[in-house]
This record gives sequence, structure tokens and C-alpha cells, in this order.
Amino acid sequence: MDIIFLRELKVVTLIGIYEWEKRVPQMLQLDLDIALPNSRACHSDDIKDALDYAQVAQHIQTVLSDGHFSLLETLAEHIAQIILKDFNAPWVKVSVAKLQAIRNCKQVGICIERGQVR
Ligand SMILES: Nc1nc2c(c(=O)[nH]1)N=C([C@H](O)[C@@H](O)CO)CN2
Repeated sequence: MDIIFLRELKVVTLIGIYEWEKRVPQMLQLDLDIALPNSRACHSDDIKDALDYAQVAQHIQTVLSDGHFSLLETLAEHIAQIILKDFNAPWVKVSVAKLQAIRNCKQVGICIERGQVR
């Protein structure tokens, strides 16, 4: 199985359970592993056969610039479903981390894996 990955993608969004977190945007760090439906691009050398990771990054930032999630869990699920549906991926692993959310901890977050439901 071929996987496109994005590491340490920074996105800015409204996230959190506290009142101030509904007003003050925060930076999140995303790691994405996206399985591909085929390996056509490896042979054709054509971006039309590839999953364009630049489009993935842009799409996620656009989606997250609108609205608010309370929990990292909900946000991760939302991103996973977008990648499965909008990019036709058979499987995805989404890690979402808050930076500086709690004292003495560099990152806290959630990692989920989702696949297409048949
Ligand atoms: N399991 C979770 N626990 C907590 C979350 C979360 O999204 N998932 N969020 C918070 C607060 O928003 C916190 O990050 C603010 O610093 C606390 N616990």
C-alpha cells in the first residue's frame, strides 16, 4: 500500500473547551498518513494520477479557518472524513497536537485511524 504523508503541518483554528478558546485562534500541528487507492502515479509521472498533497494541505486549512470544535477528537474525525470522501483515500491516519496546551508538555493530542466503510 502506498501512503502520502504530511508531517508537522501547522494550521490555525478555533479549538478548545474553554470560552476564550472560542475567540482566540490557536495553532495545531497535524501529521497525516493517507493511503492511496492505486500506485498509478509511480509509473505515469503525472500529477493527475497522484493525490496532490498541496491540495490536501490547502483544503484542510480552508475548512478549519471556518467554525470551532471543542475537542481535538472531533476535529481529527472531521479531517479524517474529509480525506476519505474528498480525496477518495481508502484509509487515513490523523494525528492532531496542541502546542503549549499544558505545562511541562511539548504537545498533547490525538491520533485516529479510519478506513472506508464498505
Ligand atoms: N481529550 C481531550 N482533553 C482535553 C481537550 C481535548 O480536546 N481533548 N481540550 C482541553 C482544553 O481545550 C485545553 O487544551 C486547553 O488548554 C482539555 N482537555
